[in-house]
Amino acid sequence: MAPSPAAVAAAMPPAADPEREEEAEQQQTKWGAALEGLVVGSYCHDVLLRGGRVVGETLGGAAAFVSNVLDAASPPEASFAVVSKVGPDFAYASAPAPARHPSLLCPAPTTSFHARFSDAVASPAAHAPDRQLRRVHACDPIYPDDLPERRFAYGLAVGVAGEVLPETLERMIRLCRAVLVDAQALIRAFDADGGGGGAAVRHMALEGTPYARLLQRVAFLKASSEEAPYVGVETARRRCCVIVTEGRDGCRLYWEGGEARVAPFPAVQVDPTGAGDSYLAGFAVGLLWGLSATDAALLGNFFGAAAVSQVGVPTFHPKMLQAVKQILEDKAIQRSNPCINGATFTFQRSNMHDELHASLAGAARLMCELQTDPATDNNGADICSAQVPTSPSSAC
Ligand SMILES: Nc1ncnc2c1ncn2[C@@H]1O[C@H](COP(=O)(O)OP(=O)(O)O)[C@@H](O)[C@H]1O
Ligand SMILES: O=P([O-])([O-])O[C@@H]1[C@@H](O)[C@H](O)[C@@H](O)[C@H](O)[C@@H]1O
Repeated sequence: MAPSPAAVAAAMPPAADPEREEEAEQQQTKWGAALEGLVVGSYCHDVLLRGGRVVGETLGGAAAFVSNVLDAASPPEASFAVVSKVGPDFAYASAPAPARHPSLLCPAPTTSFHARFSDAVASPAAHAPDRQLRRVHACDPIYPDDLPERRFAYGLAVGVAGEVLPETLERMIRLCRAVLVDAQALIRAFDADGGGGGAAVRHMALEGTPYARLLQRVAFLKASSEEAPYVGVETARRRCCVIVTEGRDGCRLYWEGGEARVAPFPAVQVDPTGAGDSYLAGFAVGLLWGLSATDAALLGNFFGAAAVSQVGVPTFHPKMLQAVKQILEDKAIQRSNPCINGATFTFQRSNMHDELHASLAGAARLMCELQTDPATDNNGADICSAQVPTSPSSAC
C-alpha cells in the first residue's frame, strides 16, 4: 500500500518542542527495530449488577482486555510488557492475561468496580450510557519508577481508576516512541461515598487536568462518545489524533485537517464491558501490522465487536483468529517499517479500506457463527440489558 503524498499526514507526535525533538533524535537509535510495547494500567475485579442482582463477576481492567487482544493478534515479531498493580485478594492471577503478564503486588486491595446496568429496555441510541460505575476499591497508583528502564516502540496508557499518574504518563512518553491513551485514564473523578458503596465515577474536563499539557506529545487519544465532550475534540485534535468510539455505530477519527468515519461490524452483544479497551488494542494491532490509522480503526471496531459478544475478557476462537491474521498477512503492508515505530503516521483510509472491511466482516460472521455454535459455550443471552438479544442471523 503506497499512500499518496496527500494521504500522508503531519509528523506524529508533533515536533514543536525542540527539547523533545533533540531527545527523540538521541533516542531513535535506542528504539531499534524491536516492536516492544508497554501497557500501563491495573487489572481489576468487575462485578456486574442488574436490577440489584449480581449477574456476573469477572476479571476486568483495561490492561486485561488490551493484553488479551495484543496477545491474540499482534504480528509475530511484536511483544509487550504490562505494568499493573493488584492486591493480595486478586482473584484472577491464573487467567490468561495476568498469567502471561503478572502484576506488581501491593498491600492495598485490588481495584474493583461495580457496574450497574439499567433494567429498562436498552436505549435505541447506539452510544447511550449503558452502565453506572462505582469504584469500590482502588489499588495503589502506578508511579514512574514502576516502569521498566528501557525504550519501547509504543505505549498504551490504559488506567481505569486514576492509577496512571500525570508523571507516569510523562515517563511513558519519554520511554515510548508513540503513546496511545485511553481518555478514561485521564478524566475520571471518584466522588466520595454517597451511599450505595464505593465512589461514583464521573468525568472532569481534560483541559483542567495536569494531563492536558502532555497531549501534544501523545500520538492517539481514544474517548467514548460519552467521554468526548470532556475531552474537547476540537481542541484536542490540534494536539494529537482523537478517536471517538460510538458503540455499535463504529467510530470516528479526528486529526488536524481531516476526519474519517469507520464502519462497525455486527455483533450479538451480551456484555458491553471492555469494548473500548479492546477497540484501542485492536487499533494498536492494526498500526503494528502497518495499516494507516483509519484502516487500523477497522481492527479496533472488529475487536470492540468481539468484546461485546462475550461476558468479561473474551476468548477468541482459533479459527476466527487465524482468519484475521490471514487477512492481515495478505493485506498488510510495510511490516519492515511499521507506522507505529516510525516518526510519522498515515491517517487517511487506503484504497483497500473497503476490501479490508469486507474481509473482516467475513471473520466477524465466523465469530457470530462460532458464538452460537452449540459446541462452544459462548451462546449466552445479554446479561446486561433487558433488550431481547438480536438473533445472530439478523445481527451478523
Ligand atoms: N453492540 C456493538 N456492536 C458492534 N460493535 C460494537 C458494539 N458495541 C461496541 N462496539 C465496538 O466497540 C467500540 C467501543 O465501544 P464503545 O461502547 O463506544 O466504548 P466504551 O466501551 O468505551 O463505552 C465501538 O467503536 C465499536 O467498534
Ligand atoms: O468497558 P470499557 O470502557 O472498555 O472499560 C472498562 C472500564 O471502564 C471499567 O472501569 C473496568 O472496570 C472494566 O473492566 C473495563 O476496563
